[in-house]
Amino acid sequence: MVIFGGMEKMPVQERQLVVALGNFDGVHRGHQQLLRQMTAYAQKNNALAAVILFQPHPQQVLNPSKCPKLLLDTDKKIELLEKQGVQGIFIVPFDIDFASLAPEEFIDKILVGKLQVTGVFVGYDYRFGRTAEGTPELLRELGKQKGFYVEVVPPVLSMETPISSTLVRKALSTGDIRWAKELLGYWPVLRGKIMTGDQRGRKLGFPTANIHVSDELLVPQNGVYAGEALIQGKHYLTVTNIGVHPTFGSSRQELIEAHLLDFQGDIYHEDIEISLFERMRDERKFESPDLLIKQIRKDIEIAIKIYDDHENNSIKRDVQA
Ligand SMILES: Cc1cc2nc3c(=O)[nH]c(=O)nc-3n(C[C@H](O)[C@H](O)[C@H](O)COP(=O)(O)O)c2cc1C
Ligand SMILES: Nc1ncnc2c1ncn2[C@@H]1O[C@H](COP(=O)(O)OP(=O)(O)OP(=O)(O)O)[C@@H](O)[C@H]1O
Repeated sequence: MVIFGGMEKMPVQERQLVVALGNFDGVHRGHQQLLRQMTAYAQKNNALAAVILFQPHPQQVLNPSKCPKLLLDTDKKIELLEKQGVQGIFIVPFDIDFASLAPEEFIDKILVGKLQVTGVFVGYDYRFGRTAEGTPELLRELGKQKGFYVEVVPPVLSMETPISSTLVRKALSTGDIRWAKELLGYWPVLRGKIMTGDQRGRKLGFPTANIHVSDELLVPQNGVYAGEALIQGKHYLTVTNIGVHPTFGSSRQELIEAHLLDFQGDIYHEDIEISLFERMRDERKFESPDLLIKQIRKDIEIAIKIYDDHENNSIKRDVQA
């Protein structure tokens, strides 16, 4: 994978360049179809298959109060794009000047002038340029004029509705992990750093890793989740509570706490990635810590069952490897 910090000319100009345009937040099944078509075309034409990402998210510049919480941080997005066969990424700083380019200017100055693209792939609903005036049809027309290939990918549907990042956000915000998985094609992930907590979990008999997730990222609906954590390259079956632990007087801020099964050790300040498999229940206020402890034991039993049902879970894979 080659990452280009901006729109500089390609270092190896003899290689043709094919690009896919969009935000690709989530790298969901719609994105994956678009990328499959793009990488197949690039391979056939011995071209570099690349994606142009705008940073920060355009809505953060144009309409900060309406900017959605993101599904993925940039590192994870790059990892998933690479898995789809993307070979290069142009990370383009997005600012007001860039946003004021007319669609024709974006094509002339950037796609043709700087990048000399030979192919451009977009989805059916892609909009670009000043006030989102540019449409796939305009791109097609200008492609013919300027001599680059354009492919517009029809919508990938789930239950007759086009899959979109917005729909994945809705699924996660309502705690519907199975729906999110169906849209994404992989189990939704929560990523962050482990911070110190009140150390109360240890006293309850269930030490928890307190996870700090960037403010930019979407956190699924409060509740108790079954999943698996990836930490220091190893997987652990995990029960995660997202909430304010009302049993101990609600905290002002929402906390994400994960109890890793079969794990002991100091993991403060480590990076953690949790794949969520199912939302098991709401967070509740218990009459006593003992009742909470009983409930967490039950949560773990249910999580083990859910985990065992995953034919190909990562712990089984690790053992076989
Ligand atoms: C699987 C799991 C389920 C939990 N469910 C609840 C709950 O329903 N209500 C609640 O008040 N706290 C719940 N907690 C949060 C515990 O109260 C919390 O982990 C404990 O207070 C430790 O906090 P600390 O890490 O800040 O020390 C849950 C924690 C885990 C790991
Ligand atoms: N379901 C889909 N089927 C085919 N192409 C899609 C689908 N969803 C998005 N695309 C295309 O993938 C590219 C990147 O999508 P982008 O991230 O801009 O949109 P999105 O997933 O619809 O997100 P949002 O919900 O934020 O609009 C765009 O060219 C877009 O048209």
